[in-house]
Amino acid sequence: MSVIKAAIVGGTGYTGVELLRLLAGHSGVEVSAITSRAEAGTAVAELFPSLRGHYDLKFTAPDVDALAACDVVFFATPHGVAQAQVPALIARGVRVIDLSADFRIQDIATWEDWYGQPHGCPELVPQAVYGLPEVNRDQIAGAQLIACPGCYPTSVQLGLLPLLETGLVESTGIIANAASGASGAGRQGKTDLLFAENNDTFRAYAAGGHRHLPEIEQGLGRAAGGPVELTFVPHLLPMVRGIHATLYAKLKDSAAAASAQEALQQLFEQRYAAEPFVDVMPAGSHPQTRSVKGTNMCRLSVMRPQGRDTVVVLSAIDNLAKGASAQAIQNMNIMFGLNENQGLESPALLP
Ligand SMILES: NC(=O)C1=CN([C@@H]2O[C@H](COP(=O)(O)OP(=O)(O)OC[C@H]3O[C@@H](n4cnc5c(N)ncnc54)[C@H](OP(=O)(O)O)[C@@H]3O)[C@@H](O)[C@H]2O)C=CC1
Ligand SMILES: CC(=O)N[C@@H](CCC(=O)OP(=O)(O)O)C(=O)O
Repeated sequence: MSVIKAAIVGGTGYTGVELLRLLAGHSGVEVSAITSRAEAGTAVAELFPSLRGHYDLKFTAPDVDALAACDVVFFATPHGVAQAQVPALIARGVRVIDLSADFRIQDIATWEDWYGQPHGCPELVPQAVYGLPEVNRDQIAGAQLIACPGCYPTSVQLGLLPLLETGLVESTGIIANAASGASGAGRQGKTDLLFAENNDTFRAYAAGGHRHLPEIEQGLGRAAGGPVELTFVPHLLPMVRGIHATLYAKLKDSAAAASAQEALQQLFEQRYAAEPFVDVMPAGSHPQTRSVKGTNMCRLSVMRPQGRDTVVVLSAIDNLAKGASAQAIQNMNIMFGLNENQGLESPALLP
């Protein structure tokens, strides 16, 4: 296939610059338009010296004709933006990969409730495919509009899918404690993300309700074949990248005898045996965020402490990579019939 022409709307944010970094190493794609209203006219390499020598592009204001000249448009914008701009692109046959939450939740009233605004484009929601390749690979291949999963939802769903798909655990009382680096909040100036506010401290936030809850429950409910009830508490870590989720689910009485540690390990290994970007680590492992930094990998570990009836799953991803931009590229590779791993094979940055 000839080189894919890609555009990025929202190129000055963290997921936008992560798309640029990863696509610089992808021989099948040429980024031909990158937008920013605030930085229109500025060279990409001037704003991001890390990209000097890789891009000879300037930021431009979003323009539907320029975007429609591309094969695929990534939206790396706050929620509400893609809803307004995607319909014109879909009508012109362009493929769209939205990293925001605009098309993730199928129930419009639920979306409006959690996002606190009317949905700008409910008519396209039914055709949007939720871009979690480990669940929806076949639908992604034929999709015109991809709703990339959120960062926390990626880490939580990948950790719990094997347990819910097989009906081993109760579908209520599941707990997800997850902690994210500050890049998860984007590149906008916010007081609580100042170095002096966020360094050398640790705290939960949105414990009373975070907008990723309905997205996670939607995905887990599909896996379980019925409603799933989860308690989700996010935390903010004084680091830049990475999400670590600790997940707790209670074995059903009927499943407890058949779910020894070895059987759980085998279940996870079999579920993800063919998945290039999910690594089930050896029993007893404790995955670290640094082992996935900059990569599309999710590393998982499953255990049954003291042989009791609570299964604990540990899940580590990079919020900007498997949690956003690298997963978006994985989706693009699938949509365009490329090798799914293309541009995503570098190991993590360490230390
Ligand atoms: N950060 C993360 O770890 C993750 C983020 N996401 C989601 O990805 C999206 C982008 O996140 P992130 O990169 O962190 O965000 P940032 O806040 O860092 O960047 C937002 C980008 O969008 C552009 N933008 C803002 N408003 C508009 C608008 N009305 N029209 C066009 N462009 C606009 C901004 O440029 P300008 O204003 O100059 O046009 C900027 O380039 C969000 O929806 C976020 O929730 C998903 C998973 C993980
Ligand atoms: C640390 C931090 O603030 N994280 C963000 C993650 C949100 C995100 O990026 O996800 P969406 O794409 O669903 O908006 C938050 O909790 O709001």
